[in-house]
Amino acid sequence: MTDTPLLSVEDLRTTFKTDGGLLTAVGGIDFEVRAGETLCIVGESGSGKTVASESVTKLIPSPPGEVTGKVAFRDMESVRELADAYPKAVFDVTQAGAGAVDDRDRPGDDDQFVVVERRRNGEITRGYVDLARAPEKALRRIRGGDIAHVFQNPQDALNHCYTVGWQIVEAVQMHEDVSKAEARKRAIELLNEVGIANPAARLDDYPHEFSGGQKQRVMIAMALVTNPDLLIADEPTTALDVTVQSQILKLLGRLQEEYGMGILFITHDLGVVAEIADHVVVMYAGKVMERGTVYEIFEQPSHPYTRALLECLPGGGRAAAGIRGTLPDPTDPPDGCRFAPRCEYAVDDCFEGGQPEEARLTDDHCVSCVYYQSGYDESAITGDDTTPATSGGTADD
Ligand SMILES: Nc1ncnc2c1ncn2[C@@H]1O[C@H](COP(=O)(O)OP(=O)(O)OP(=O)(O)O)[C@@H](O)[C@H]1O
Ligand code: NI
Repeated sequence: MTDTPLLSVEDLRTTFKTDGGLLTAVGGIDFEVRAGETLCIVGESGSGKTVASESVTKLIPSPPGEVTGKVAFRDMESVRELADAYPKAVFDVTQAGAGAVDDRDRPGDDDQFVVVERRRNGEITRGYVDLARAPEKALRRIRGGDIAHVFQNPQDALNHCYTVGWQIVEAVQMHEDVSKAEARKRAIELLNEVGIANPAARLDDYPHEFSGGQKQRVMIAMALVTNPDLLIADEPTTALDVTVQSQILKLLGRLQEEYGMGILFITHDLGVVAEIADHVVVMYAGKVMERGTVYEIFEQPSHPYTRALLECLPGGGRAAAGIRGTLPDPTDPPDGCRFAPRCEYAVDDCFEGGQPEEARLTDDHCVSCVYYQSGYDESAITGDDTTPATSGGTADD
């Protein structure tokens, strides 16, 4: 099973206790990130993208937040390291005779968050860390190591009182047991790698002496310090002008090729999605509306919400007007499809019975919309008379 994703998230649900009641920011979603590939989560402001991405490593303040579900991170270095550090938290499927490690159900006790398969000699061959169950201390190791985050606003993440060099050197020394001089050398290499000109001289500059794009490059350099397997980037280019944005996206693409990392990329901008995504999850009001490869999402958009988002792109016909209406109140979401109240195709069935089960259009392409279930005709939405191949008829499952 070389095809196992680096990260697979199942039924991720994140709620917040608020004065207005229980707010469901992420309402039970699934997604996967493969090594060396980029998954984009796209959707309007407030749809839960940031909360979803921060729930992966539980960067959610708790209380008032609560994260549930399964977040399987399959980086073997992390699995081995945490199995060593937390022997009591290891669930060994081989010993328990519980079958293969990829079984969907969650074996073990609640506090067993490292699931492994071993050879007879004890060597761990496969496994995962369930980040949703891992204690904060273990999560801190993961966050500072094999999973790195890059945020929208480098101002918030960089300390303006220290030089950029000091901050990178500090990060290097936290991760590796090296001398100051070696850490400085590594900092220069990293700045060079992310395209900062004359890096040796820039090391002694303070963050305010860097432009917005350069600051984001510095943040990416800091994320690379630990040589992460997964990079989580939340709108890292939104604050930048288009040319700089495009340079940063290219940089991420190049670094991904070089380091083979998986990238979880959050954006509200389909233009950005087109530039960097391999796979796309379209999210709305805490639920997944549609998922597919970047080609499928752009060439065969199937959910009315995806189609509306695409029409909002420049030249898409809806650019100025946007999608009518606003997101539902996350403390009191609609009963059926989350998008139904704003959907021009909505029928009675769309307003009851929860978010529709995902119908599978191809191996990768799934859509959560009543029109793709049996008894409905999706050509009302896609405008094609030729019914697209609904392989395996999973809409009826
Ligand atoms: N700490 C918190 N406490 C209460 N509610 C929160 C908290 N953090 C986020 N939310 C709520 O969760 C919902 C999803 O927010 P989130 O920031 O994930 O949206 P988003 O898709 O990232 O939007 P944007 O594109 O504007 O960044 C919103 O209704 C938001 O108000
Ligand atoms: Ni956000």
